[in-house]
Amino acid sequence: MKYHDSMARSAEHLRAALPLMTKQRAALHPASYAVWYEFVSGSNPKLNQALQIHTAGGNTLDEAQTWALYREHVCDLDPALGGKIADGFSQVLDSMATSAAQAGQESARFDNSLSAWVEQLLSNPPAQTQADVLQELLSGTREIRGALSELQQRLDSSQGEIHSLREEVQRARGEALLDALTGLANRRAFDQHLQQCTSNPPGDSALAPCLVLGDIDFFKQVNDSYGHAFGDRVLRAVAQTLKGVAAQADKGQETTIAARVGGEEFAMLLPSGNLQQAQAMAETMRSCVAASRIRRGDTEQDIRRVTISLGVTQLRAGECAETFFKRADRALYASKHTGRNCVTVLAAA
Ligand SMILES: Nc1nc2c(ncn2[C@@H]2O[C@H](COP(=O)(O)OP(=O)(O)OP(=O)(O)O)[C@@H](O)[C@H]2O)c(=O)[nH]1
Repeated sequence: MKYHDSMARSAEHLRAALPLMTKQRAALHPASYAVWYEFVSGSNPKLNQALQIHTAGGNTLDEAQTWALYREHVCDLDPALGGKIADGFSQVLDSMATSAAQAGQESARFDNSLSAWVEQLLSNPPAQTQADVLQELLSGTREIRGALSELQQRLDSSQGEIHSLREEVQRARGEALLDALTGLANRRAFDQHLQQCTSNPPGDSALAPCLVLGDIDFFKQVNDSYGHAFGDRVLRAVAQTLKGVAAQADKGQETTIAARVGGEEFAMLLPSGNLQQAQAMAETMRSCVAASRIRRGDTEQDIRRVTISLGVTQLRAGECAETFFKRADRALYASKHTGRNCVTVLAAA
């Protein structure tokens, strides 16, 4: 996110953000400031929507949620660029370390030559003065050698640091594409996969990508009746079911992308499948969710049932990601209108 606000406007946003942060008992660190600054500035509608959901009913935003919002909606870390920078650093250090090692070898060679030279001169007394000078040169060279070996050690430890930095960037790259609540791919990751598979579909249109969209039925009632925290538990349970169904259909190949694409909306993207297979997955998903029982407390009476409506479609030849997604959404809403807890298929042709 780039900030183009004037000083006066930024100060105004900050004045508006601070009382909210205090009320929320928000941690005082730059990521937290950025989240709340963008919230009050109204410049990031997706962030505002997500933040309002998290804080609905007087809930406060915890540290993990703040970081998740920051990563998903504020931070502009381009994962490819982050990786490139880390790799670049590492290459530079590798080459510097090699150069330093070479310089160390050179200096050792030079040191050896000088030693031999001094020995020769010392065996010849009239050359005593020259030998003194050479002795000095020798000790100077040894100092250089010491300094170089220190440099080498420092470079070695920097290489270790760069290595952990690279791992950190890789971890951040992974997290930036995950939904913090459910651990599924998030909307950003899903959009990337959708773009990828629609821009490069297989030649055989019968094997074109298929999309299943699902939306939990009457989820607002779940939140309203049992609270947001229980709603979150339901979302996690549905996500687990989705993961299981995708893994089973894939036979462990992990080709199906299971994602949370909105508040209570989920997706399964089959990069290359067929419509019958996608429909069967949607049906399994529907029946597994309907059969599941989510406990509110420790007792058997405290159980809540949820259902999910689903829409399925397949990519048409030459179609863009947006139109493909919209058709799956239409199929999903057809399921909502026909009574929910069902699957609607909108074929490509
Ligand atoms: N607990 C929780 N609730 C969320 C989250 N994201 C969105 N919601 C809630 O999901 C609910 C969605 O409600 P609606 O869009 O009205 O849909 P619905 O009640 O499921 O009704 P239908 O979709 O028509 O069956 C809203 O109450 C949101 O606050 C979240 O991360 N956690």
